[in-house]
Amino acid sequence: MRDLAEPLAAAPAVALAGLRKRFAAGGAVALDDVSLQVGAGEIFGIVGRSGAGKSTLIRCVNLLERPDEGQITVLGQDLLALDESGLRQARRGIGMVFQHFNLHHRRTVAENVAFPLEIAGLPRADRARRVAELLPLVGLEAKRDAYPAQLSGGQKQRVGIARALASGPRLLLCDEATSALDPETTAEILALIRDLRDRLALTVLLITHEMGVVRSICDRVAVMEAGRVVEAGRVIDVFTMPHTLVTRRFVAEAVGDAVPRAALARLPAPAAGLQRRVLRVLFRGPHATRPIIGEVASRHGIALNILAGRIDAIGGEPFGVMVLSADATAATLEEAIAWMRGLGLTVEELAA
Ligand SMILES: Nc1ncnc2c1ncn2[C@@H]1O[C@H](COP(=O)(O)OP(=O)(O)OP(=O)(O)O)[C@@H](O)[C@H]1O
Repeated sequence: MRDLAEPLAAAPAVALAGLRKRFAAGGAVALDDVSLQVGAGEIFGIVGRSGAGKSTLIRCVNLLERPDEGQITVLGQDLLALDESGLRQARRGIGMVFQHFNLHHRRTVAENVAFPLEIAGLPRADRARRVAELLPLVGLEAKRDAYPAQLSGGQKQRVGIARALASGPRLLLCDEATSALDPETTAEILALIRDLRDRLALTVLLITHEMGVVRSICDRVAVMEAGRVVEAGRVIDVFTMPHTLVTRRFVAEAVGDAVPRAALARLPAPAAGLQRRVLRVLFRGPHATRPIIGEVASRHGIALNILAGRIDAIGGEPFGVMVLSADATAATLEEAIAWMRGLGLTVEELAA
């Protein structure tokens, strides 16, 4: 598997080793030997379908869930070795943001944000001072006395984020933090999380079932299936060279896997004896600007048409998706596909 052993740029903020968890004897295995490391300052995504084990995994990172086996080191501390008071202390270094915000409906924004500080026994004046620092960070100064019912979903999540930051954590866990939000609000909340990571030097570990979330803010990603990490690496690598079927499906969802039927219908039929295939090509870096299409056409004598294309960037690196129709003999098509794969491009055939 790709790079779980790749050295981190920074000391790990989270190191998980050999985590196993089964909820009931004979029941499904929620975590099956999961090991991963999250570098300090990284935004690390865990993506997987429902039931893959993401929630169980993230809940192990603050011991809301205890694994049956394995080691959990967070910010240098072995969490499983701590007693109750040590764990309470360690948890102050770990904030958590939830999908459904989990706000107290009878408390104002300021009271919700202050809640963990109240539990921790901080005096009222100190709580007020801290809330006054936190609300501007999430852009909610004007809403300090509002109740959750008076807020939009995005504003509620801002309250959830401010509350998660109340104790000054260095690690932020986000459990499907944008899954209840519309796309525009999702983009705003993701931008806020990235901004907070930069300004507060946070490490962020998030779980999501949307590869779009991973693409927009994560530095690295791990893909989970049936309790295991099946693939992990830098987001650009995982997007452009997905190794497993489950990852390919996630990438396809994020980049779009629909065949552009209208564009296809406008093409004349392939010449006699030739096949037509629809290919999706993912490319990056130097390839993004290299005239691959022209090269494939001239080297292999294939009639190529671009049906759709988009160039984007992931972590500042150009990343593109192209959907091509290719007319040639079966043997020529295989050769051309092999040649493009040899260049490091990901080429997949879509059902025409
Ligand atoms: N408290 C629990 N009791 C029994 N089984 C559980 C419990 N929590 C999770 N599971 C099981 O563990 C497996 C992993 O679930 P988990 O919630 O971690 O997955 P997930 O990837 O987060 O899915 P989702 O996105 O639906 O929350 C599933 O088979 C689930 O049914």
